[in-house]
Amino acid sequence: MPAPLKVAILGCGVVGTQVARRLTEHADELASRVGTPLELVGIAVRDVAQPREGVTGTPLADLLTQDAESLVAGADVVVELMGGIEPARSLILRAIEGGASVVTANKALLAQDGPTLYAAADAAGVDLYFEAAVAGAIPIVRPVRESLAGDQVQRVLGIVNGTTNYVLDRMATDGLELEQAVKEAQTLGYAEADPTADVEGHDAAAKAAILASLAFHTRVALDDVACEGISAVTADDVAWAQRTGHTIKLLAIAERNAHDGVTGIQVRVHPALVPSDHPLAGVRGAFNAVFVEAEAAGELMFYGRGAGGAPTSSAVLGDLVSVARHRVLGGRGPVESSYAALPVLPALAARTRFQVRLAVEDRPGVLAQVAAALAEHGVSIEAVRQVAYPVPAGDGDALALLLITTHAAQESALAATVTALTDLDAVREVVSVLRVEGA
Ligand SMILES: NC(=O)C1=CN([C@@H]2O[C@H](COP(=O)(O)OP(=O)(O)OC[C@H]3O[C@@H](n4cnc5c(N)ncnc54)[C@H](OP(=O)(O)O)[C@@H]3O)[C@@H](O)[C@H]2O)C=CC1
Ligand SMILES: N[C@@H](CC=O)C(=O)O
Repeated sequence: MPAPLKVAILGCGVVGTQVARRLTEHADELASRVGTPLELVGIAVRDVAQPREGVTGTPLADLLTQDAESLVAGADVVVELMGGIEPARSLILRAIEGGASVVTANKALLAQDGPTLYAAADAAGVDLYFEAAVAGAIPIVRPVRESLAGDQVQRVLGIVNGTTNYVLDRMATDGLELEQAVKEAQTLGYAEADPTADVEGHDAAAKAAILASLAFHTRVALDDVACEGISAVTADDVAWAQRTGHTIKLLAIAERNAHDGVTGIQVRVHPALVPSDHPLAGVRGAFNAVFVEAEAAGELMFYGRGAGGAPTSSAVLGDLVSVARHRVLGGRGPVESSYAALPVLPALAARTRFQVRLAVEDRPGVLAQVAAALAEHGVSIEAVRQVAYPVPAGDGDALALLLITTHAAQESALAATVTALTDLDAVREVVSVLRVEGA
């Protein structure tokens, strides 16, 4: 049997603890799958004295170190689970330059500086695996990166952030306020170190950039992703979604499109109304689901736990076994060294259906004015519903709520329409504008 492989883990938080625990508990099985033992040589943390559930008082505590650099220097495989950009980036590069294979769950780093890391791994002839960086336990990176490498992906659409899905679900089913639901998600280990990354859509945008780069063989950076989180989603929006047969979900969408005669890709993250009978509406709690549409394969759906220490450790350990096998048997995983030159199209060119809620004066002619404002910008109405609206105190005018669903319209046209509607005297308030997907 070949010599044991020295494994260094950087980070002993929600995910790192689970990986370290499973690596030691299942050492014999993993050794037989790899063809040699995986020897955990150290776990880097900021503070070795901090009490850690599942670590303190166990043999794992003896492996904790604050000297990440020395740990990386002696390792065959480095598993980066500290998160953030630095020192994760420098430590990964040092590991690669020293000939170690790397497994990481760090989507923020990959979305910001993936090509530098891919190029370094390619030059050093080592593996860089990152299944856990997108959608937790769900195998999605490998299918897109390898299984679909011979197909033409047209669209990737899904829920890729467990925290926001948990929060929206708790708001819809239990009437929780956003802040309270975010706190629960933090306690459950779903949220990022700074949960703003989840709530504002940045975590989903990073995952969308990674998936789009792999699916379309095109360099998509974080800044290429049009991103809107859920911080503006109100309890009222959630209740109205339910009344109209929808569920609000934070979606990540990457699609091949044509705009002004140019074929390229569009990548966006935003909350959207999904019909309640659509499979995505049934994705509850911190679960994720991703649909991939490819020319030959047709529609594929991937579903599972998208966040949390144990589910994520499954993806990390799967990668660890793969890169370890390569070190034992020879060979390497896929490299991301060459990209097609598909342009990333402007987000404002994307076409979506919208649901607009307007508080308007309840008198003849108002609907015609509203319809004219939409028509002026080329936005066509699919359906309108009018319901009574509570009259604000001290205001004698009767108000109505117009619920307008549009046919697919360009984002830029809708933005111009909203400005025009705001300027109409009869419109008291544009209460909300939400995209509609999956109908
Ligand atoms: N939580 C989840 O559900 C998922 C997380 N991920 C990703 O996995 C990674 C880890 O996430 P998670 O486990 O939740 O994060 P945590 O915040 O729970 O843990 C981070 C760990 O990294 C250590 N660390 C941070 N900075 C340093 C540093 N400069 N030097 C040494 N150690 C450091 C921390 O040390 P100390 O304990 O001493 O503070 C801590 O042990 C992130 O990239 C995250 O995006 C991916 C999928 C799901
Ligand atoms: N914070 C992330 C963790 C997994 O990637 C999420 O909630 O999805």
